[in-house]
Amino acid sequence: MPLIELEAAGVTAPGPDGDVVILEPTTLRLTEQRVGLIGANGSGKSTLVRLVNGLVTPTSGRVLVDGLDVAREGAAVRRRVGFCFTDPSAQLVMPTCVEDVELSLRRSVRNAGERRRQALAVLERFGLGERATLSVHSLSGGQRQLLALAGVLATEPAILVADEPTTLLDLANTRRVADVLFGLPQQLLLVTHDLDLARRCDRVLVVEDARVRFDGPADEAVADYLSTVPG
Ligand SMILES: Nc1ncnc2c1ncn2[C@@H]1O[C@H](COP(=O)(O)OP(=O)(O)OP(=O)(O)O)[C@@H](O)[C@H]1O
Repeated sequence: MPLIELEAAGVTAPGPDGDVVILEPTTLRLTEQRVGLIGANGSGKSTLVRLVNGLVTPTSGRVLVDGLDVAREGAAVRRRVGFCFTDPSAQLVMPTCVEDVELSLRRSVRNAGERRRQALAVLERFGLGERATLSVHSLSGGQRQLLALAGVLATEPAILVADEPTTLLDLANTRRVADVLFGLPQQLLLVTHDLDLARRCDRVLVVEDARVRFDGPADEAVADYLSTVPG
């Protein structure tokens, strides 16, 4: 598995009364295949995973992916780290499904015919083969999330960061997307409010008030998180 390292990586942002701490300096070595992040809204989960592909830059410390410093070698890191957002509309920009996957492949596959062949193969793998030439807007929410995933995974990143990828989905689509995520050979960093999904991870971080309050096996992490929820 790839190695993700946070070395006292912290994030602050300017606020009206001075800097606000968004993530306390955090040190982690993530080598497990499936790492889950759970915790309350606004606790800092998205910020932590965004450090891994450079969407957020640490204001102190550093973040390394396979030894590459995210702040200094961003392009190389982003080739290794795919990112999947909660709302697939954020990353679907082309008119048709196949063109969207082709867009992801534009750098890695120069020949247009070969690019189309590979894009169609990826869509097939995600159960979207028959919709290849349809408009992205004709897809259901679940299909759109699968298409977004297909686009990210087409370039075969070593790590997939998925920030609440099932939050907008119904039960059937949650299962479909989860089956794809948990069937991947890649390392998965999964932010989720779905505790069933968290339980399927090899290691789970519980984030609270801008810091990791628990880090360990999934069942213990879920129990820890539940102990913090009133009622
Ligand atoms: N650039 C920024 N400037 C100021 N505040 C920020 C910035 N980025 C994030 N925050 C704040 O930091 C906190 C942590 O945000 P973050 O998105 O990491 O939380 P989260 O745990 O992913 O939440 P959710 O479960 O709601 O998605 C939130 O209160 C958020 O509003």
